[in-house]
Amino acid sequence: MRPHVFVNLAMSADGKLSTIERRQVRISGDADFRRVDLIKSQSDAIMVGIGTVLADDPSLTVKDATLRKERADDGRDENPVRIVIDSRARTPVDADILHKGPGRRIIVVSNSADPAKTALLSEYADIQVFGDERVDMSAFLEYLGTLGIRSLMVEGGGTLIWSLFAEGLVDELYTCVGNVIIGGADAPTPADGDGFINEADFPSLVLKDAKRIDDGILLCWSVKKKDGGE
Ligand SMILES: NC(=O)C1=CN([C@@H]2O[C@H](COP(=O)(O)OP(=O)(O)OC[C@H]3O[C@@H](n4cnc5c(N)ncnc54)[C@H](OP(=O)(O)O)[C@@H]3O)[C@@H](O)[C@H]2O)C=CC1
Ligand SMILES: Nc1nc(O)c(N)c(N[C@@H]2O[C@H](COP(=O)(O)O)[C@@H](O)[C@H]2O)n1
Repeated sequence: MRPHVFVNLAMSADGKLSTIERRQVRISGDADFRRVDLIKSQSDAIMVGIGTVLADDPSLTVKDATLRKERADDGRDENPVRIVIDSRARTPVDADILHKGPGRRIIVVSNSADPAKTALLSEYADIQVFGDERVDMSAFLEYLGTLGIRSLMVEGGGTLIWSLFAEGLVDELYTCVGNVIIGGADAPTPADGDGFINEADFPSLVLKDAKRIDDGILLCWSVKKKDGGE
């Protein structure tokens, strides 16, 4: 059984994840960063696409020492399992995610990855192969279930989030709408990729909560199953 999958993102008031240069920018405020750290610390694993690693070089560590200690006291690693979806093994060997903080890392490649690159990365992370060209997300999430991973936080970016929605693999969506305008027709958005064409294919969401956070708003959605359940 695949884990419970929830997406967390911060977007500008005009619906952008970043600038047209795909540069990391601060969209949410301190309270939201604390909330993100808390939900990260409660997750078994956290996942991003290679586009996010190349753009942001995130560490995806739990930042608050008390939260890390709570995990350790529960007999867990200080950080959730950190996962990069990276068909072609493009993760730089000096990426922060491979070096900052203790804990397990998984880089998921496809059969199209250069074996020499995966061999280099295998010094820093478990390498898993799913799919021929792109990573087969459905099969990989089933694999995570076999590892005992029950909750998976997805931190972006828009291409990976799109794929997960397109394959019906998202259970919840947390969107922090920040008080800035970024603009740019080509700037990343929460769900990029090919986009749905037919209304019947649009995933439907149920609004669970909406509350002010910093100078923005946090929207908590669950995703309706195609059979009508949540
Ligand atoms: N504001 C926020 O909350 C956040 C903002 N961001 C921003 O988002 C941007 C990065 O997003 P984006 O460029 O879309 O990159 P993503 O992080 O979504 O990574 C996408 C890449 O993952 C690889 N991939 C492999 N298999 C799959 C699959 N099955 N489905 C989808 N992708 C797959 C592909 O590259 P390949 O084929 O080479 O493997 C693809 O191009 C940056 O600007 C970053 O700053 C990111 C996270 C959060
Ligand atoms: N919640 C949130 N608010 C913003 O304003 C953001 N720009 C992001 N970006 C995400 O945070 C990641 C940074 O991770 P580390 O601090 O390096 O662990 C970054 O990659 C985006 O995923 N998030």
